Amino acid sequence: MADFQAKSNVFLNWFKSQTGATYDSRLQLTDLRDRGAGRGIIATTDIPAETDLFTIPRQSVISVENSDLSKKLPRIFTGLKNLDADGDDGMADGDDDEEDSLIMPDPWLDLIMVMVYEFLQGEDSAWKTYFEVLPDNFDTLMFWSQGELNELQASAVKDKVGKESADEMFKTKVLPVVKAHEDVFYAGGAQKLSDEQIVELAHRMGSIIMAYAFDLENSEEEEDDEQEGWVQDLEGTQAMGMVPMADMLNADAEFNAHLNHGEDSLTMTSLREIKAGEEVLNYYGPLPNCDLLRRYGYTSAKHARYDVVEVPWEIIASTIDKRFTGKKGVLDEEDMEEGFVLERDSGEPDDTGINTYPAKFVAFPEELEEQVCQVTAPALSIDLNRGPNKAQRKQLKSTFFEIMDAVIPARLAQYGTTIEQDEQLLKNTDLEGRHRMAVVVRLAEKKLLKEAKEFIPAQLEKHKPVQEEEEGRSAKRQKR
Ligand SMILES: C[S@@+](CC[C@H](N)C(=O)[O-])C[C@H]1O[C@@H](n2cnc3c(N)ncnc32)[C@H](O)[C@@H]1O
Repeated sequence: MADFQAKSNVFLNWFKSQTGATYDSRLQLTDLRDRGAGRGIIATTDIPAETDLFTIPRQSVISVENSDLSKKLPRIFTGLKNLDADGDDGMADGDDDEEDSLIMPDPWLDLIMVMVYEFLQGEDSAWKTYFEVLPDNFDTLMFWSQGELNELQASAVKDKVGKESADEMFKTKVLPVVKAHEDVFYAGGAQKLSDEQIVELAHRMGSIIMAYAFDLENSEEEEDDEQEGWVQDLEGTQAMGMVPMADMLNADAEFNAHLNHGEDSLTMTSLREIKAGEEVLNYYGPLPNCDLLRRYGYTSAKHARYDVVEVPWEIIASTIDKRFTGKKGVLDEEDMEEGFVLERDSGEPDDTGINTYPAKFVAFPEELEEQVCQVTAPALSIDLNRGPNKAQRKQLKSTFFEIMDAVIPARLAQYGTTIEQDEQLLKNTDLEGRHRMAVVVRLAEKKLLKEAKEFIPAQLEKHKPVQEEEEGRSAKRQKR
């Protein structure tokens, strides 16, 4: 406990000592582990809207541009393939072909390389003190055991952990670079690591980057040109950097601070008044809980509005097969989707970081309906190429909703427990950590499926086939 706060204090002093850094004295970098949130920043007194909370000079950011590694080995970086001032590419003559095979493909790998390098420099790295407050264990899915992953039941996120592909990438892209340049990577006299340790270090740095790094905009104007609204997700195409202090903020779907990218510095600004005792919160984007867990290792009730659930085509196809034994449309393997994502219409947070728009399930994906229609139309003797008439369109629509009405219970049955059982589990305060988060994610998916199912009856009524509509009308006339 004391050690944790001592590390925070040393880091804070280091941060304040950076030339050009500012830090509002009303902020407290504090221990939030009792609420499962590691370090975070709280306001000690009320802070008005549009206050500059802290400023990070661009030269304090860990990036390809700022690290000595890009001067020592410029050719290994995607954006820095041009030679340095004296035409030297940092390689011994004649080994350029070999070096070409070591060029890394994207900004994420570039930053991993820089982080591995800076970490190995130890005391000689300008960011030594910063590394002390970066985590060495994670709750992101990459670090879950198979037993823990099984608690996610039928969630599609289980197949998106990517541990093997990350492992492969580190072995083929990071390890050879470190081994080919031991003189550079261990320049400070660090003890050489085994291959296994290098891959493990790359995993650690990769996980830190996934949860802590920022895309680096060139300036605010450029940022405004390129993106509208609040999307602040790591797209993986832009240069990335580790921004000390900005990454000490936790985040939520409702937030009160935003990082502005200036020419010489980055500034965290309050979006609205932050009351004394309130946490200063950033925004990671409109992420569903499954992705929040996969990338950041936590879940949040406020992100429930962005939850998603995947429905594999397999279940839909077998439901159609049970319903129609005759002729069905055949899908082009190249064009067909293997699965569809259901989500709510959730809007965007307003300029102050608050959600005023109620999140609601309002439609199944159009592509899903199209794919179902392609298969069911021949069975209904409807020729899609000739353009179905109004009655046929209604028939296709009602068939689609009838199919979805049967698909959803089949999808729900793939999870091992019911909504009620999961809700009961969450009431038990002994259910903690990864197990609790897995229940939150699988429950979120089931709730969305339930909401989608409840949406169907009104659609079936709306798209009642013409014949039934007529019968309904004449029954009404007879009553009168
Ligand atoms: C950018 S860091 C924020 C600082 C971090 N708490 C720390 O101690 O270094 C992101 C990580 O913080 C944690 N985090 C962020 N927001 C959170 C929240 N609302 N609740 C719980 N943990 C959160 C997650 O572990 C996430 O991977």
